[in-house]
Amino acid sequence: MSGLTLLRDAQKIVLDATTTLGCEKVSLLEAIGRVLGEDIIAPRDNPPWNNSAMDGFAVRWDDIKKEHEITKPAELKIIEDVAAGAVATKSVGPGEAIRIMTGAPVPDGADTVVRVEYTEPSETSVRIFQPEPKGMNIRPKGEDVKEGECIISKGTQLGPGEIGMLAILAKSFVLVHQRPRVAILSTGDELADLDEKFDENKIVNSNSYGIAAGVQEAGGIPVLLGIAKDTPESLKEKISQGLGCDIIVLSGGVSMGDYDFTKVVFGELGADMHFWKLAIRPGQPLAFGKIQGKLAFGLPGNPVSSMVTFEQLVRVAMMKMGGHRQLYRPTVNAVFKEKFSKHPDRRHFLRGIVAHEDGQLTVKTTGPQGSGILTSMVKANGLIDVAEEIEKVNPGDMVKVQVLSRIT
Ligand SMILES: Nc1nc2c(c(=O)[nH]1)N[C@H]1C(S)=C(S)[C@@H](COP(=O)(O)OP(=O)(O)OC[C@H]3O[C@@H](n4cnc5c(N)ncnc54)[C@H](O)[C@@H]3O)O[C@H]1N2
Ligand code: MOO
Repeated sequence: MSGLTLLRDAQKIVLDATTTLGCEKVSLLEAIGRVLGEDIIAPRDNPPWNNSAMDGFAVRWDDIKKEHEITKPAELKIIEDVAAGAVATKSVGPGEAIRIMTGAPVPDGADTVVRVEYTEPSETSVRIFQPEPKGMNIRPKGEDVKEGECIISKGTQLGPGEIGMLAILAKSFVLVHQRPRVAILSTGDELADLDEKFDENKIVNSNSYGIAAGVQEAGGIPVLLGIAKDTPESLKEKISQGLGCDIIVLSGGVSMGDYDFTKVVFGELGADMHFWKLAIRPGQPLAFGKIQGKLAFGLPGNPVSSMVTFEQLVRVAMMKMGGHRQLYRPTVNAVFKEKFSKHPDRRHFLRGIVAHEDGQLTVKTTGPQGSGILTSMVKANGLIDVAEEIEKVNPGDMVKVQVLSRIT
């Protein structure tokens, strides 16, 4: 495998060079999708007191435990009404009941709540037709959250469940990691941007938009720098504009062409650069290094190659910067439905369609896998990860798939 760098070695170098960003406070309504920068320790129990799970009557179980018949209901005296939000002023004594609403604190003396459907109440007393087990319909103090427990740990990406819990814990502001700002630059005289007059001799700059979407999906903030001309001067000027960001991502100009200046310019701007021929397909040529402390990636220009290398390297660095615990995409094992062969040298990322079929996960490719065939990324919900040493995959073999989006 001479001259080829393994992806996992490249990932290690990238991750070693990446530091996690600091934190900022945001209000709860802005916190969805953000990554928690602090452990959340419960300041009190939830629920804060034993409370009723039903609208009904708080009673002493001893009073209702006998066998009930429709003709011989237990009859208890109603001594008070407790609405949700109110607290009983009396305690339930033998032969007594307190009318209670769902969520209200269970009065002293009561150990069971009988739901209203099992009773026949009048103004002053209630007849109970059905016994309930002792303790029924009482939600105990602290059944959800115990004071002092770590309820959500640092590095968790906040979803609706976590946001609701933060509200329960009365956190109106929460510490989250800053979002990585990613400058995106496309290179090449053949490119035209979306706001330019259409020219059929030009290639539309799609990479900047695909990469920007990848940045957003990974929780970052894309900063589009436009298109650099195929000159070292233009490249240098544009790259300097991106140095205010945390990461600079270029696409194009990293292979062997006469106008491929990315590597030269990266070299002139910074030290400690890596120019890799990665042992992956697609996405072989790649430049990486630090320019003035900022991570800089030169991704290959072919549209699929730029996306696949973004996934494997830039996204992983963004995850670390953003404070995520899980840096890599989730993977599943699925039954391969086709035949595939390759040289046992590079790791291949085939664009795949993962599906549930007869109780198992299956995967097939999206069709032709050329690195300019962007419809493969449109159709794919996963990248089939075929390891370097593998030569053949047959129908029925299990393969590993990086999950990119929903499996139907
Ligand atoms: N002699 C060699 N030629 C090539 C090699 C090699 O090893 N030796 N590697 C090939 C591989 S693999 C790839 S991948 C590409 C990488 O090329 P570059 O990074 O230099 O990219 P370009 O040549 O500038 O462009 C390649 C291709 O992609 C299109 N492109 C570029 N930028 C964009 C953009 N922003 N939006 C849409 N499309 C873009 C461009 O038009 C070309 O078609 O090199 C191979 N060659
Ligand atoms: O690496 Mo290139 O991305 O094989 O087309």
